[in-house]
Amino acid sequence: MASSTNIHTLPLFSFQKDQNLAPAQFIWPKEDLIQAQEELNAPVIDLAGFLSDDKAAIATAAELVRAACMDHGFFQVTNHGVDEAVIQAAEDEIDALFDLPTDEKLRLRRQRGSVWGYSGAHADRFAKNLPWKETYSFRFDHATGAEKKIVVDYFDTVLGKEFMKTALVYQIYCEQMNKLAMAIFKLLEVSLGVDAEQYYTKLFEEGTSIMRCNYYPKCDKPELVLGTGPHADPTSITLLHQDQVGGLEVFSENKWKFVRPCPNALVINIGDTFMALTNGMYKSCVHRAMVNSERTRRSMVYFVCPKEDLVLRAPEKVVEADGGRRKYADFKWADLYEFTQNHHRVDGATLDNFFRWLPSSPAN
Ligand SMILES: C=C1C[C@]23C[C@H]1CC[C@H]2[C@]1(C)CCC[C@@](C)(C(=O)O)[C@H]1[C@@H]3C(=O)O
Ligand SMILES: O=C(O)CCC(=O)C(=O)O
Ligand SMILES: [Fe+2]
Repeated sequence: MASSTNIHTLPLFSFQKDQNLAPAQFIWPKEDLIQAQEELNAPVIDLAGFLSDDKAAIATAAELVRAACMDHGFFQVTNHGVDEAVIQAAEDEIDALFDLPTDEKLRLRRQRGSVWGYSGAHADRFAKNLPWKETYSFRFDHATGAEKKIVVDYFDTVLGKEFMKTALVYQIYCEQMNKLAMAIFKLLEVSLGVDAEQYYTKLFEEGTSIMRCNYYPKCDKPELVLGTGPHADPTSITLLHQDQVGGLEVFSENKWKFVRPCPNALVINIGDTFMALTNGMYKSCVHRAMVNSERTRRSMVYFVCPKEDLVLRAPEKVVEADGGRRKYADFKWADLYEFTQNHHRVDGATLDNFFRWLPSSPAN
């Protein structure tokens, strides 16, 4: 029990004092704190051949992706086309956001019902099992984000001109993430045999992605807290850059397994929306982020979302290949997003709960 632990050694977050958060709110149940003992087999796929349209390389990459997605939904990519200098510059800019004074962070905090802006441990949303992290999220519209310089415009409007360098770095980062995301959809289409009709590309080319910077301060009692609790991403695919500290873990084969940081690799994982779009063939796996007592950990997560008002359903060809029984009702991303922000704390059972809630939602 928290009371028996000397939790007052938990260092206070910069904002914690201002929001008089008791450290006990950060203590997670024992069953969520079981340590990982082995590494996840997340294949590292070299995309060079795929991106240069080499037929043999495309087939090899598609096979590796298919096997990983049918198993635990995680794989890593190298030679992915995102400049390493851009990734490093974006990682270096994270602290510009989290070194802001508390009153400025709270001016930028997310509003109820949306992900956009700053959040400190989600202390405004949840009463317990608070994540040991601060986050900052902003949007990137796939079709217009580049020409409209949407990230530069956002930072200029919300944070001010002194953030122009940060804005330019994340504008370029999001543009390159967007390009990679569309390439990943093509690879997924090949792996599922629906590349001719560009089935998935058409759902996402006018979508919006959530760009999120995660800042995980070090913690004196890392064995008691979680940087991000166990969850499956409700979105479609996630493109993650983690720094070299380590902490990402996936629940696979009934145990926690760590994803070793791999320099020059980005981690890609399947989310709930894409799992439903494959009739459950590709897995959206529960994962979490651990913290440590030595170093702050930083990650950048690009959550890809479809055009919010499109009706989402697995392609007939995939349902047939999966035995012919359609396992998910049709839905729209707008409704699943609304569910995660106003009706359900994202965890390992979001999608099941969503389909139980959907018929009652005013949208239906
Ligand atoms: C639609 C979303 C909800 C979350 C942000 C995006 C995609 C990932 C989700 C999240 C990060 C999963 C872990 C729990 C969560 C509450 C968080 O730690 O931020 C989730 C986000 C959210 O609900 O705001
Ligand atoms: O920071 C990480 O490594 C993972 C974070 C995550 O899973 C998320 O933000 O959805
Ligand atoms: Fe996640």
